[in-house]
Amino acid sequence: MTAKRIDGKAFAAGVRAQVADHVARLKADHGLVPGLAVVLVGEDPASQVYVGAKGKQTVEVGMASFEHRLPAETSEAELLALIDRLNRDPQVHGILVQLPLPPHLNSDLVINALDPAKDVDGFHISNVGRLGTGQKSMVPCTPLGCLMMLRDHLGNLSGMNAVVVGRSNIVGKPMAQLLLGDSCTVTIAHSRTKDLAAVCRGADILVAAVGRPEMITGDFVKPGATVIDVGINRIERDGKTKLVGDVDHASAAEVAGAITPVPGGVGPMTIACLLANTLTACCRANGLPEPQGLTA
Ligand SMILES: Nc1nc(=O)c2c([nH]1)NC[C@@H]1CN(c3ccc(C(=O)N[C@@H](CCC(=O)O)C(=O)O)cc3)C=[N+]21
Repeated sequence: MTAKRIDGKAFAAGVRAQVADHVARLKADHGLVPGLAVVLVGEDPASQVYVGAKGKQTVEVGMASFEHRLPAETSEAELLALIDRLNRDPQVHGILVQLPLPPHLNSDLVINALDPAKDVDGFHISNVGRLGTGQKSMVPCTPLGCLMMLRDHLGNLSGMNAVVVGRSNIVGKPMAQLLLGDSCTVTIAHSRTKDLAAVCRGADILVAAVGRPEMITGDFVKPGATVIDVGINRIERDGKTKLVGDVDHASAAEVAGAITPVPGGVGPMTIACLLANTLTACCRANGLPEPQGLTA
């Protein structure tokens, strides 16, 4: 059996088209332009690429993009002062502080300084608590993108066994909350889990977010399962740099029913959901109905 490929790149283009549609209507009917501010501290090359892609796609869907690139030695006080300005700026509906921050900056403190209503990453403790208690929140982009693809492929997720490998605050934990919200039976596994392969083989839905290149091989996969590969790892192979996921795609695709590729899977959906969250934040800030199908 060869798994169906879940095309995140095409799915993301569809989400962006829906966002663009809503943005055009906000402009025409209310004179509103959703605005996203992205803050990058330091010169990490990978982060610069992502921030560039975010700015470009923000403009493409008709929203306003505000980029703040700060030197690596920016102090905590300077960064907090910028966040305070963005929190107060009525043209800014969403704020993303690119992570990781340089080590002298306390990222918990910085993230919790955001206005939760503008926290389009969904990382503020208030949004984390709201998601965990089923209250309206901003939902982290990567897990939201995974959920959209799962619902599209499987329909109703109720009663399915879901295993999330990885317990990070940005992917593993919120992913588990979203799957629980859709009535899955959820297991969060990680590097210390005993007999990880056997635990994974119980999964109808397997989400790999461990950050270890190609660790999840075909023998971790239940026949017919849906596999979502969140990993983005740059590795050297045959003298070339290559992007691979946390899933060994070749062996897993022989067993799975459906699988996301890397690149072209979860990554593009993450940025599409960032735009969707910015639109949602703009609608909420202005007391307008939220876009359907673009939130959890
Ligand atoms: N506050 C914050 N929010 C984030 O959402 C955030 C962050 N910090 N820091 C860095 C990570 C990484 N990230 C990616 C987004 C898109 C792709 C993506 O589109 N990847 C393409 C390939 C890109 C390539 O070729 O390098 C793909 O998978 O097809 C990847 C990674 C968001 N992040």
